[in-house]
Amino acid sequence: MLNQVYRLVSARQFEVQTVAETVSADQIVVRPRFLSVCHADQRYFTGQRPQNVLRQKLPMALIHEGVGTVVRDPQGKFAPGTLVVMIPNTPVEHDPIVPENYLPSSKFRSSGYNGTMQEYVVLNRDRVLAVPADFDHPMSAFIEMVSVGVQGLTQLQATMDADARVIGIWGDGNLGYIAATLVKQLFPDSQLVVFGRHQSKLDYFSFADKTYLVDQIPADLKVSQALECTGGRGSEAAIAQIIRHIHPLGTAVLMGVSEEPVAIDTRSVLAEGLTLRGVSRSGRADFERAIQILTDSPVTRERLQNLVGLTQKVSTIQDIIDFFERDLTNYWGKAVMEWDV
Ligand SMILES: NC(=O)C1=CN([C@@H]2O[C@H](COP(=O)(O)OP(=O)(O)OC[C@H]3O[C@@H](n4cnc5c(N)ncnc54)[C@H](OP(=O)(O)O)[C@@H]3O)[C@@H](O)[C@H]2O)C=CC1
Ligand SMILES: O=C(CO)[C@H](O)[C@H](O)COP(=O)(O)O
Ligand SMILES: [Zn+2]
Repeated sequence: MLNQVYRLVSARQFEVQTVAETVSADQIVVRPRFLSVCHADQRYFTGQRPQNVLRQKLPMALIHEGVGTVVRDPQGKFAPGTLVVMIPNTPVEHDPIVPENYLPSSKFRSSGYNGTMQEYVVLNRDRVLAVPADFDHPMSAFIEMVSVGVQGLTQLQATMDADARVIGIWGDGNLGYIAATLVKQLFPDSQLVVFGRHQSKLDYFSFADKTYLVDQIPADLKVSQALECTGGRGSEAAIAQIIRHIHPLGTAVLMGVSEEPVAIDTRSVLAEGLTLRGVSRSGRADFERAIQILTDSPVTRERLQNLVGLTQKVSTIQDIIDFFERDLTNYWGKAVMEWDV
């Protein structure tokens, strides 16, 4: 089968590569339909990763969040036209202790391995899951990010002590919003408090019990457990505030990606017996749990539909470039491409 792969070759430059693909009985061919942009993709598009990383990873097709329709299943288990979510993490081994998304040997789409900006994506059979018919399609495009939120809260549940009175989220963007919707589902008896830098973004978190601008947090406010969803340069200040406002023995789940190392006040981490838990990416089990949560909770689906910030049909390389540029200036929500190349 001949396939067209849309690869980023250098900052803001894409090329089309025609490749011959073979499809084994254990694989499925998917035509991408709705693709959503992650911060990680923007760091490659704008050339923000270090030069040695760019040299090593490019050229590469971007995008690891998306849904598409099945074109061919050699085993006939998925009917042609079935909408499926594509799981970007592709493990090559099983470990009895380390989950697939923490195995250094795993391949991750749009991070050194071609993402879904292709005419067809050939995936291993266990890397696709059917999307229920009543799910909104642009919202379904970022189920991957929901699965990362699920992974974060699963790790929090596995690590935290018995105190679930107040869950604090630092970050008023996409990941913070997704984590907040999930906290409402998975910790229904907890108070949800969100900390952000923009009142106009915090206004979207109307379902939270309380929101604070980060320069207006009462000195005596305490959270039981915390999730850091900021990333970039904001991580350092967010982690410092978490350490200041979390109860002794609390767990902070760190999810924001920073290009530069950030300083952490380890003296306070030690003194208060805190746990800092890193969380990255997700695996099939997180996708299954995410789809189950969304299936069971129409209100969570509605809240996540409010996170669709920008949608546009793309048909040409110029459309793709324009779309990535629009996303950079988009204030609220996820940017979702209707993939029509
Ligand atoms: N661990 C993982 O697997 C994943 C990690 N990520 C990472 O998560 C991070 C966030 O992504 P996303 O939500 O899409 O990004 P957004 O830019 O949408 O959200 C981040 C928000 O946090 C705000 N912020 C910055 N500093 C602070 C602070 N100290 N306290 C509170 N809020 C702050 C930002 O404001 P401002 O814009 O003014 O700085 C912005 O509104 C990125 O680094 C991304 O790469 C994303 C997906 C998966
Ligand atoms: O977004 C993510 C998962 O959804 C991860 O943060 C992303 O995969 C990190 O990749 P990279 O190391 O290439 O920046
Ligand atoms: Zn991502």
